Formats: sequence, structure tokens, C-alpha cells
Amino acid sequence: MQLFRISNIVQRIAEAIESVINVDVTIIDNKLNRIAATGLYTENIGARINDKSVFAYALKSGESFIIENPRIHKACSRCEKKESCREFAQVCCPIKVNGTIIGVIGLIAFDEKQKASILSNKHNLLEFLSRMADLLATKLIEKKKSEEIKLLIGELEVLFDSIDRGLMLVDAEGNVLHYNSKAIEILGKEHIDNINKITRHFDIKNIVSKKLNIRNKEFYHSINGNNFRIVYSVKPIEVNGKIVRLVITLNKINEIINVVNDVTGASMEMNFDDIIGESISIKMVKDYAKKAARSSSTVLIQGESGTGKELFARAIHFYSDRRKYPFIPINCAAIPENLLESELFGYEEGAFTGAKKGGKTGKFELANKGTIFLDEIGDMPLHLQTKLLRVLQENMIERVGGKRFIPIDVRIIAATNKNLEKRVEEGEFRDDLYYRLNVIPLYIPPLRERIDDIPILAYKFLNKFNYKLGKNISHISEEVLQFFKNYDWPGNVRELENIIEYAVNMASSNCISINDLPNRIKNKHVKNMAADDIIISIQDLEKREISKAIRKFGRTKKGIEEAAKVLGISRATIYRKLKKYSI
Ligand SMILES: Nc1ncnc2c1ncn2[C@@H]1O[C@H](COP(=O)(O)OP(=O)(O)OP(=O)(O)O)[C@@H](O)[C@H]1O
Repeated sequence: MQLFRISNIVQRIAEAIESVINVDVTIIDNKLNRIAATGLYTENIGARINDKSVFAYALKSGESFIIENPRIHKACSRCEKKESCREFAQVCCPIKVNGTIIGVIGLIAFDEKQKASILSNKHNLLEFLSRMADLLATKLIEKKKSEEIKLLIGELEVLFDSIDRGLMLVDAEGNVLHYNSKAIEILGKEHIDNINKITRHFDIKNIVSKKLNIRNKEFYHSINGNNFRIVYSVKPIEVNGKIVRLVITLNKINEIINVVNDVTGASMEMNFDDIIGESISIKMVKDYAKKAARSSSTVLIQGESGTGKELFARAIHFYSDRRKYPFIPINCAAIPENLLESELFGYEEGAFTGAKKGGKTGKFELANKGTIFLDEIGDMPLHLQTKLLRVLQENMIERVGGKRFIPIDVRIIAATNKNLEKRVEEGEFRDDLYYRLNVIPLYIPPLRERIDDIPILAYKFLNKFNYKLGKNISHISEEVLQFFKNYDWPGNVRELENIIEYAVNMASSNCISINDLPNRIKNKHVKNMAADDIIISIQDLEKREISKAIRKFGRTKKGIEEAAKVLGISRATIYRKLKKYSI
């Protein structure tokens, strides 16, 4: 700590001491710089004092002392000016902060009268100087503390302003004391002159009296006639058991929605190249879907389960102008009927028993400016179909228990594996909604109608699961591929993917064979074997028959011998084949 930082105060204290004692005063710092002086040495303020002087001695000793006989006193022993010294007496009193010497107060008598004044009351004089030294030390500590506080305030101001949320500091009466630039951005510049009015949304009285912590509530706010929903939280600051301040954080709902979508991966990117298939039919659907992506009309995707309807919906979204906004999928059949409405449209706080505090944002709002994918639309209950139709007609949604309409800009892609026209005929699906949804119809053919795609898809999934499971299987046997082409694929591409995952787990050689497939598939294969038109390679046949025999007779030496006998091959041959096919 350096005395020069409070040099004004040091000088004032030096003058005060002089006016009380009538003796010249010099105050030096721990570097022997004269910080303050009165009388003869005033003009030497700022100059350095010799390091063999009495002051240097005082700094080193750390004790208070009085020199009654200059030149003879031991403090003068090293002084180079001792012979020419004009001083009659001197007093030194160190200034200490937490035990560290930071300077010295010195009194210098230049005549007998001043000397007498010093010597007449030695004890009280030293006591007085030590008080003055303490006063200087306290002033220096205060200065340091106030500089630290200034720095802290500066740091907090920068921090306050760099936070990407609106912040307001409010007193217990609701007066806004501070706000950051993000708060101005959220609330709108024109509201800043009347910022105290904003606090009426927060019920400050209640928060203060009940010491409440409020999390993620909403209020509606209007800027230039446009309505926004702002989400706020309030944290009280308590001092001695009383709430004295409140910190209010503000966020625009849209910004929160974007964060949620980013974090949950709602917008997992997908494009048309990720849709595998070289068959003419799939190529045609892709071309058609690319055209659909350019418009913002509603698309209805129809196709059996697992044909890739969601894949197409995602690819359309990421090929469209909405690609920077969320893609929000919702499966209308997977959510219980009583929850579906609030999932889709959200609800206000207190809308029903068990409703979450602060309400809930629905998928339509989450998808704002993006695309909502309504999967299994055929299973949507009739009363919600009516509500959905209104959304399509008016581009507005109403939260459950809400009193106002919220404008939305969402593209709808719906999908179903049901025959929707039939459901319309049966009265299970509103015909007006069907026509509204079916503006751009897209039909995805089942796998059995594009068998040329099966090997490509099978190898694509083989690579995927090799990577995922750390395997290195390079082939799928001809017998398996042939069987796949004849299989009916009720679960389409999803089923094919699952079967390959199973087989990659089970295969012990570098080729997937019939034996590696799940039992329910193998059984179907056995039945198919009866069909004359299926041709199986000799190798696959050999492998299958050897496996069958081993399963029947066992892997013991005796079992293998028995199997060789039944198969009509030698013992050496069966061992060789077992190794070859990794059975
Ligand atoms: N052409 C394809 N290329 C690559 N993977 C595909 C293809 N078609 C479907 N898949 C995969 O098959 C699985 C099922 O696809 P998706 O969920 O899109 O089908 P869906 O028709 O929406 O099914 P559901 O009717 O059950 O909702 C996914 O893992 C998907 O990645």
C-alpha cells in the first residue's frame, strides 16, 4: 500500500500536526519519498531522502523515538550530513498497516523553542503521533477498499450488460433501480421511460411479503402494437431477514424455444441423400417431395409403417425455406387422448387440475416458423380434428384454458399408415380436414414394391451396425438377399434395419447367412424353401445343412461324427467345413 495514493490527505494531516505542535512536519513513504511536509521542507515534497538519513533508520527500526541530541544519537550515526545538520531535535513515528511499515511521520525542530516544545511533553507527543499514524493507515485502507469496490462495481456493470438475458434490479416497492441493455431490447426502447410500469406484471407486494422465488412465468407485452410473450423469473435479495431488492430476469419466449429446440435436437438435420433407394418408384417420390418442399402448402404422406414417412417429412423441411427453424414431430397415436390437446396447443396456468405452474408451451408454438410433423394423423380424435382444422384456416392457436389467440406460422406435414379415405367414409375422420391436409399428397411405396432397393438398404444398414457394434462383416449371403426379396416386409425398412442389426450381433463369420437371422424370419424361410422358384447357392445350402446336423447331434466329437455320417461326408471334411463356415 502506497502513501502517495492519498497524498492530499497526508499533506492535510502534516499541516494539522504542525498547527497543534508548532514544529515542522515531514511524512515519508517506505521508499523514502517525501510525501508531505511543512515549513522549510515544503519545497522538497516529492524528492527522495538520503538512505542513510534518520528517516531511513526509522523505517528500518520500526520504533518511535525522539532525538534530543542530533549528531550524537545512534539514528544519526550513518547520516552523511550530520556535520552540517541544522536540526535541534527530531521525532520519528512509523506508520504501520497490519504490521507492515509504510512510512514515517517526522517532526523537526529548527530552534531551541521548537525543541523545548517537543521535549516538554514527550509522552503525550508520541501518543498523539501514533494516533495520527493510525489515522493515515486507516485512510489508506479505506482508499484501497473503495478502489476495490469501484473495480467490483465496474466488473458487475460489464457482467450485467453482457448477460444474454434481460435483467432488472428492483427495490421492495417495485421501483426499477438498474436494467441492462438486453432488458431494453426485450421491453422495447419506448417503454424504458416508463419502466416502473413493467413491474405491475410481477405482483411485487406478494413476492416481498411471502418472500417468493418466481420461476418462468409469463406476461404479454406489446411493442409497436405487436404482442409478445415474455418469460420472467424473480429472485429476492434478503438483508437481515427483510427483502430489500428483487432481481428480475426476462426472456422472449421465441428465444427460449430456439434454445430448447437446439438442445433437444428437435431439428436433427436430414436431407434427400439420406433416403436410400435407387428404384424408379423411390426416385420419383424424392423428385416429387423436392417440389413439395418449395411450397408451404400442407403435405399428407401416406405409406405403410416403416416406409420412411418421417424421413421424407424431415427431408422436405430441410430442403425448404424453413430449414433454419424447428422441425417438431409429434405422434398423435402415441399420446393419450386427454393429453394430446395440451401437447399440441399448450395450456395456461390453472387450466385444469394438475396443470403445471406457469402453463406449458405446445408443439405448434415450439414449431413457430418451422414445420410440425403430425405422425399417425388418422388416430387423431374427432374433437381435436375440429381444432386442427381451425388452426389450418386461421393460422392461430388457442391454449387450453387460454383467453386469447396466438398467431403462428407453421407448415404442417401430416402422415398416416391408415387408409384415410376409408376413415373419412366411416365417419372417423373429418372430410374437410382430409382435403385441407391432402393439398400435396405423397405416397411412399412399401418395400415389397421396390425390391431393387433391398440389397442397397441391407448393405447400408450392415455398414451402420458394423460401425456401431465394432464388427467387420463384409457380406450378406445370396440366400439371405434372395429371401429378403421374397419376404413380405410388414414392417418395411424399419423391419429390415432391425433384422440386419440382429444379424450383425449374431454373425460369427464375415458373412451374414440365414442362420444369423431372427427365428421368426428363419421359420418363414423354411416355409419358403418349399417354393420351387427360390434358388439357393450350393455353399449356402451346404452351410445350412451342416448347421442343421450339428444342431441335431451336438458339438461333441461323437455328435460331429454322427453328423458327418448322416450328411455323407468324411470326418475330415466336416471339420474343414465347420471351420470354413465358422459354424
Ligand atoms: N429410404 C430409406 N433410407 C434409409 N433409411 C430408411 C429409409 N426408409 C426408412 N428408413 C429407416 O427406417 C426407419 C423407419 O423410418 P420412418 O420412421 O421414417 O418410417 P415411418 O413410415 O414414419 O414409420 P411409422 O409409420 O411407423 O411412423 C428409420 O430408422 C429410418 O431411418
